[in-house]
Amino acid sequence: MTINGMRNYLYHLSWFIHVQVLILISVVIFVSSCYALKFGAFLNTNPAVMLLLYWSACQVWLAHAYLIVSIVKTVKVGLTLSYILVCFNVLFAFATGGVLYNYYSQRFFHGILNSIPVFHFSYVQYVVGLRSVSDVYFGFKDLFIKAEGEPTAIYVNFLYMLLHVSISVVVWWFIDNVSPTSCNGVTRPFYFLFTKSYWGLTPKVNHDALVESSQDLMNDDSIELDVRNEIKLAASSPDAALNILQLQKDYNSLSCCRINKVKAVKNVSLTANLGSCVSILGHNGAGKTTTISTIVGSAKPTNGTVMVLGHDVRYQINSIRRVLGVCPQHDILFDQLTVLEHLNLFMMIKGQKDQGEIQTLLQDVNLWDARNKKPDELSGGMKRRLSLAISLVGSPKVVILDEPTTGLDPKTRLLIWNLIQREKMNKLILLTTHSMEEAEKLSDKVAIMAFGEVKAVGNSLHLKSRFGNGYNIQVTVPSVSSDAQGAEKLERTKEVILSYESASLVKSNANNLMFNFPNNSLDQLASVIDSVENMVENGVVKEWSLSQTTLEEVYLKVTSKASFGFDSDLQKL
Ligand SMILES: Nc1ncnc2c1ncn2[C@@H]1O[C@H](COP(=O)(O)OP(=O)(O)OP(=O)(O)O)[C@@H](O)[C@H]1O
Repeated sequence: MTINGMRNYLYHLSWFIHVQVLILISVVIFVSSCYALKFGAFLNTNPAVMLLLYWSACQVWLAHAYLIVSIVKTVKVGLTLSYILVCFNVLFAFATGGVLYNYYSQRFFHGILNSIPVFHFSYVQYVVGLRSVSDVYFGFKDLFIKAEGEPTAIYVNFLYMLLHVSISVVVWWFIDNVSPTSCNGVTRPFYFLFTKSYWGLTPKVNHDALVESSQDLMNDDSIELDVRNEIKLAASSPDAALNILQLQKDYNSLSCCRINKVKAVKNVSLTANLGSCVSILGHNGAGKTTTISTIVGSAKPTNGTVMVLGHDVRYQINSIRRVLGVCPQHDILFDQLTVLEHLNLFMMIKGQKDQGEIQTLLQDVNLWDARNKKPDELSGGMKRRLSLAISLVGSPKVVILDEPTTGLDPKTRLLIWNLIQREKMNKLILLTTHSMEEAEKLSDKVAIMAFGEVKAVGNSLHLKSRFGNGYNIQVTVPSVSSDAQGAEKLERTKEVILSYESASLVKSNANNLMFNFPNNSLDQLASVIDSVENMVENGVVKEWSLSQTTLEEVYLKVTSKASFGFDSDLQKL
């Protein structure tokens, strides 16, 4: 939600209000029922005291529940532990109130009991009940009067409850900042309070200095020419819809009790304009998701700059999120909301209200008929389509799709491809994918990443001509009754085609032969085709086809070249 534009404080505020309303209703119903059922402990006590007591106890339990949810990884485990905690608190209160009451007056135990969050509810409950059953009315002002035999006035216990809530909130806030699953999407070091960046004091990255230092890379012959040109482009167009210049992202990873720094992304430069689609291809762990994480603000760049429509992700992430739509790699949906409610929610987050747009979007992703279904009633493909629709809500200028069609059937994939092709008219669409077909069909620019670096960049035709092996001619000779005749036709075909100097036989399989002609032999192709056609007329060849190198072949070539020296590439700083 944060990366799709939800402000963090609004998220927590909405939850806080929601939970407080639920608590208030539950406490009023519970306390009223106790009065209605004439429970002894309640009858001689001012209702406001009982309401305050149960409301305060709920705040302590709520703060603990928040704390638990921030520590554990899944909502289910968090909820289960929170319920167990509340049950434990209630049982503790009723089981120990009388026992601990006597110890509380003793100096030694007083401090210890004060530090136990669940004690105060149990103590106040017992004191109030004790007075009530002794026919002594407990009014609101009695909260502030220290009774004989009690160490302090009761309001002190309420203050302790407030203190425990505050401590839990501070611990929760700390964990939320340092945890990898933090709500604000950025994991900070445990000493984050002492870092300049936390207080917004990070010195601004000097774009001019970065451009100057890029000169070395631009002149580095070991880097692919197109990649160097891309660096040049990134250095000269900071106002492009997406401008990544010399991005570097290091992660700390713990292994064998020592911290290693892993360079997930190294010197990545990439630019893209509105009205285009850029694909990032790469093997598992190539750095695609990390690159995207820095663009959406869920990972901070270690070095380099990332600008979206002229805004720097380091300092203007909120402005960026207003123009950004994100479809994450894994669907993040709310169990309680229907398809339609999801889109309404994200429409509100984007500050828009156009119901017509929601209907069009749901029709575009073929989910209109399922608009009233909740996520657990949707198939994997339907969830993926819903995530895609969410990323397009509010017509964001820049849309980031992390493997949008993974797990979709061919028909649905085609539907999504058509949608992306329509949407890219006035937007920038950046997608990561493992499907070469997808990249080829949708992209105006393809960046191939390997081991954290961009190894090749350009449109697919350019990449094919630069890295491809040229053209393949596949020839099939007719099936004949005698083996000798078949072998003769195969030999004749080989002889004719291999008479061209640049031709090479790449595959021979039963009646099929495949020959390759490199890019620099394009001028011979017309003559080769004439020769093959002649063989068809003479019955030597049955049929033939011509194909260019595929993007997959280019990808394999670029990434296998990059994997040479694999060990050195998995650098530890
Ligand atoms: N939070 C993290 N802590 C430590 N290392 C990480 C973290 N996230 C990613 N990495 C490492 O950074 C590298 C790049 O990972 P990333 O997820 O960006 O790859 P990817 O190209 O998106 O892979 P995939 O196709 O599998 O999604 C990997 O070596 C990964 O182990």
